[in-house]
Amino acid sequence: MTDDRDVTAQLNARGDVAVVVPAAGAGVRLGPGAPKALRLLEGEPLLVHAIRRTAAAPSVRMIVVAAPPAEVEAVHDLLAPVAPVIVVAGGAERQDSVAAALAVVPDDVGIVLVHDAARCLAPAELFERVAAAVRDGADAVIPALPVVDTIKEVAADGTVLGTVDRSVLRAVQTPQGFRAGTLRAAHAAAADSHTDDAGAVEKLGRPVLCVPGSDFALKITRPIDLALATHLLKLSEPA
Ligand SMILES: Nc1ccn([C@@H]2O[C@H](COP(=O)(O)OP(=O)(O)OP(=O)(O)O)[C@@H](O)[C@H]2O)c(=O)n1
Ligand SMILES: C[C@](O)(CO)[C@H](O)COP(=O)(O)O
Repeated sequence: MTDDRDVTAQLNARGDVAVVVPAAGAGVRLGPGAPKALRLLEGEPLLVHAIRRTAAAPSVRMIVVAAPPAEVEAVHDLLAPVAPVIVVAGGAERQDSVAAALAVVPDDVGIVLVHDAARCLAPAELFERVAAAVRDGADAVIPALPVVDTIKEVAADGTVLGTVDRSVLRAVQTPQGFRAGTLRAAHAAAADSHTDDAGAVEKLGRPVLCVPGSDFALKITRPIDLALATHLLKLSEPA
């Protein structure tokens, strides 16, 4: 296996960004099969699509993937022809996987992006937009889209309690970008589970900034998302 220190030097020495890619999830909502990041979209694993786009972002100096523990070697071999990456074993929860990958990011990398393998069609330009906002001074940056449906608050028995003002709501994506020290502090302080890394930063009381998200950054969660992604892939720029 290649020495990881050589691998980090190969991607883009001028880049100032490390991207941490949690890819260790089972994909329970997708139904029975391989771990989600290894399932195929038009003949290639989701993780390959994701890493190809991540590596195409000029700011990215290094990529760390958190793989299912049993698949670390296989993921390393799978990604070797795509881009130089470090592969670590992920954990039981998404935040454990992010923490494991963050632990190997060197201290001299100032900006860290966290990107779900499941958002495998997020374009390189989205990485650049998020990284630029961190470079411009934000501590934490998230790509987000307006909510398009009417949103109701509903009781456990199905009774509608009210209609929420959707103009103040956003659907949040990845890659999410952080000053490296902010992300490390948020993870160190996180006592409860959080579904996204910005949530941990919010709990520190630090501001989080939204930038426009991308329809291509949809998260593959259910089988219908794979069908949607198959069509989006045909519309997306080759990475
Ligand atoms: N223990 C975990 C759980 C999730 N993830 C990653 O976090 C991202 C977002 O998670 P999600 O889409 O919810 O994936 P799963 O947890 O695999 O989905 P499910 O809840 O349906 O099992 C995915 O790239 C997934 O691989 C991870 O690295 N480690
Ligand atoms: C990080 C995330 O993709 C932002 O939308 C999302 O929170 C992951 O949540 P999930 O419940 O693990 O799918």
